Amino acid sequence: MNSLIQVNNLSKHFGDKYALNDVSFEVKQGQTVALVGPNGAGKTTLFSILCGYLRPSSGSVSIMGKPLGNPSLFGTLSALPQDATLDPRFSLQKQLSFYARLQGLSLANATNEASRVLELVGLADNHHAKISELSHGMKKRVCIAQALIGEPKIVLLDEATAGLDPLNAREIRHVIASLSEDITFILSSHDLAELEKLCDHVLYLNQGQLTTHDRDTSTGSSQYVTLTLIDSPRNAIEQLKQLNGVLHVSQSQNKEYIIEYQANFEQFDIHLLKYCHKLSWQYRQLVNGHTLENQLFQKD
Ligand SMILES: Nc1ncnc2c1ncn2[C@@H]1O[C@H](COP(=O)(O)OP(=O)(O)OP(=O)(O)O)[C@@H](O)[C@H]1O
Repeated sequence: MNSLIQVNNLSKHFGDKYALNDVSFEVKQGQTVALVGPNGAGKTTLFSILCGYLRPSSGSVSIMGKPLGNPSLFGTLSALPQDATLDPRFSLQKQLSFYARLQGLSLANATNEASRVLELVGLADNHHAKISELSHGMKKRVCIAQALIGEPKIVLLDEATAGLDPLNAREIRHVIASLSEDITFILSSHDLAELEKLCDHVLYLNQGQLTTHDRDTSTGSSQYVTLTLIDSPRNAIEQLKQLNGVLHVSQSQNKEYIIEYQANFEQFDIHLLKYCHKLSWQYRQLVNGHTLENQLFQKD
């Protein structure tokens, strides 16, 4: 996989406060990356540096092998800030063609580009609607459409589904997933379940410092599944340990179990679900590997 973003020893301080402290990571083409961290961790600062809104105090960032600010990177990376707003007086088409023209497109090309990105986010039928007539979820989709203008290679989305109802959030996830073969997304969100569905690589920032995780948690001889049950059966851990192929079981939360099993065990998930059925246990969820929440917060 080609390297798209290379960040080396990046720091940013405001006075004596370090928002980012010696952060290094790489993003490869085709990855969908989650940027996670508590409030004040430095996520917006990192996005702002990647976009060129802020200059780093020290360290380096290169995008597709070029340093930040290199003219050849124009149009390569786009970002949807958390608090992005649209002009309520404009139609979708007019607003988006305006942004496309700001990227240097001719009037005709800008009009076509606005139609293209509206189609991508499922709003082609609404192109004459005014922004003020849209629901919150539709506005969010227009903002994502805006970030797609000019076919950027990398798109940073800050809290793309915050405040949306589950159906609208699902539609936005669908849009992101459907585009992620061609575009490398970096998604910042507090919704770990959402990132779990979309991302294969996690950047976890805490007080300006970074740890990275790959979502593939196999360790060679063993693999993991996380089983969430509807009830809490008595002696669940002991019973799970008796299942053929199981190496270790721990309880991560009430009703949630992390099961380590032999990597060469074929279709272990089906084997496990049959076992649950035999014991009359109802399951809520089965996730291959650790859940993202456990990867980030489980000290085990
Ligand atoms: N312009 C600024 N001047 C001074 N301090 C700042 C500035 N911007 C950010 N900070 C500080 O840097 C730290 C990181 O802030 P940042 O906004 O990057 O965090 P965040 O992870 O995006 O938080 P949230 O999840 O709440 O949006 C915070 O302590 C913040 O107060």
